[in-house]
Amino acid sequence: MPVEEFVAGWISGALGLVLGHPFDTVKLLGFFKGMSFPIASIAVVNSVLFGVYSNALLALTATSHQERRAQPPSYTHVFIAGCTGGFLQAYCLAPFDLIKVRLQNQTEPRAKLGSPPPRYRGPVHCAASIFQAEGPRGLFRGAWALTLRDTPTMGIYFVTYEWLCRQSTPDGQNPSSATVLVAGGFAGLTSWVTATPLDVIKSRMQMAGLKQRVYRGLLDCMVSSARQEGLGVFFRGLTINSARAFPVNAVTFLSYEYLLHSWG
Ligand SMILES: C[N+](C)(C)CCCC[C@H](N)C(=O)O
Repeated sequence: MPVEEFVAGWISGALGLVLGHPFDTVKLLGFFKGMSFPIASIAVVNSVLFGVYSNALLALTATSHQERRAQPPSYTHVFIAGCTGGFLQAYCLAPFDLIKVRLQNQTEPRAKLGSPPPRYRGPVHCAASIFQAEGPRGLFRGAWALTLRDTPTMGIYFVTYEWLCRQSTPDGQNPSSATVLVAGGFAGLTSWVTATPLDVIKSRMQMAGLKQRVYRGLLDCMVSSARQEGLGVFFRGLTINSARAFPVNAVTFLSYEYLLHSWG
């Protein structure tokens, strides 16, 4: 099984993540909180995404990364491989994402005299507290919503990227850096725009039981959020998600392509 894609996915994801972190946190008011933790987790998550995507394409089309410029896979195959990568990465991402959301939501001002200490002292303490209180399943709170968010939208992510690259590149050639940047940026944008409604639901389910009410399930969370706050609730964070998505994914794809290219 080719492993370069896993390694390139890891490094490129980390680069994109550093760039996107301030955007990611501003929507939760806790600027720069929890930076070291996502850096560590992106190693697993982005390498699973890109590694599985590429190996799924290999299984579907019998072409390696190097051969795919000369023999481009169909968009159906790209979509299926993207969904497969999205599905598996969502499960790896679930515990990390839960911890990130819980930590970022701790926005109480620090060390005010007499104020109670924050509930979680850091990522490890957060994971341990959830594990102790709810067992291993507790770490996967919201995982189902995360899987629904990421499976189709990762398909859309890779289809958008491939389509834009092919539009502006002569047949059989590698796309230019400018093309990769723009295609990667738009891939992130379309993927995040379509993912936003389930992103809202996912975060609410991950916070359930702490600040917000407990939901009976995903559907209950959707219906009660819409009833109480109107349909606009599904577009919360759309602007910030889009502003973050473009630069993060432009850098992610550029470094991914660059690394794979330089390893031959
Ligand atoms: C599928 N979904 C839209 C959630 C993510 C798509 C892009 C993933 C990228 N690592 C990022 O953080 O932007």
